[in-house]
Amino acid sequence: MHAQDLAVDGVSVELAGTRLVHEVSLAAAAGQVVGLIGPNGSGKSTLLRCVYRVLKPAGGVVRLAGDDLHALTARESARRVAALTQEHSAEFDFTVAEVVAMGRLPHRRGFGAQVDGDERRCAEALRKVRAGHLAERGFLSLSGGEKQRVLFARALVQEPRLLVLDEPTNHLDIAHQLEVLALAREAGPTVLTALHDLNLAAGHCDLLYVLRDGRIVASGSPDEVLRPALLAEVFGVRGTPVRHPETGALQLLFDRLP
Ligand SMILES: Nc1ncnc2c1ncn2[C@@H]1O[C@H](COP(=O)(O)OP(=O)(O)OP(=O)(O)O)[C@@H](O)[C@H]1O
Repeated sequence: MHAQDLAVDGVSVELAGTRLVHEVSLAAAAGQVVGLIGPNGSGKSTLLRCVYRVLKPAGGVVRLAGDDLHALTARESARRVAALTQEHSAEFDFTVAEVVAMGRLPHRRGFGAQVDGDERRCAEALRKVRAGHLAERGFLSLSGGEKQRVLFARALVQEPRLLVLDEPTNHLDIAHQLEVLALAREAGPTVLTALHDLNLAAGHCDLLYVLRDGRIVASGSPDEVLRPALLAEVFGVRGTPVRHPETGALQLLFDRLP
């Protein structure tokens, strides 16, 4: 078993005087892919925004390899944590190649000095997300799914220790949905990802945490967590677990509750 790498310890998050996340604790070992699931409005994005430092915890601490993430400088944290989020700033008037190259900035020494191999890393990441052909396009001219893939490439070239993904499959067609989490795992960082698609969560996560009303209500392996009783209680659906006929992997069939 790996040592614990990410430790969210009793974290509460408040916005405009309202507590949205209540004393959440979760842990991920180095290189594990950990999924955060829960219905709309359960606090997934709010918790992730706290982990990638857009929000400060009102209580508790987020540690990565023992260090309090909120005590690091912005540069130190950008060297260790990359995030793919739903909040793309609208003013990305850059080419795709330039947007990906931004992921290397935290690793540069001094003004503008490129680290050896930066260009190669960026080209390789674009190829991995099958966006090599888009390198010279303006970022703003891309489709939703193309943007998402380019921003994922930028997160990969950051070579973070922790990769935080908020609905990384948003906008992606089925092939790219299946690919993005596999690429995240292959890249090797510890991954914390919010997911709506419970079959993707079942297929790609080592460990799942279930949020409801800002609190963790269940955690464990996908097989332990994705049981009919929990699916009915937390998600309000009838979920029938079946096995993939070839791989034996867990798949869920969904119906409305009777
Ligand atoms: N700035 C804010 N002020 C007050 N409440 C907020 C604010 N931002 C989010 N919320 C509320 O906090 C709750 C949690 O929102 P959050 O976006 O974290 O949920 P989520 O689990 O990511 O949801 P979804 O699955 O719909 O993306 C929601 O009820 C939301 O309306």
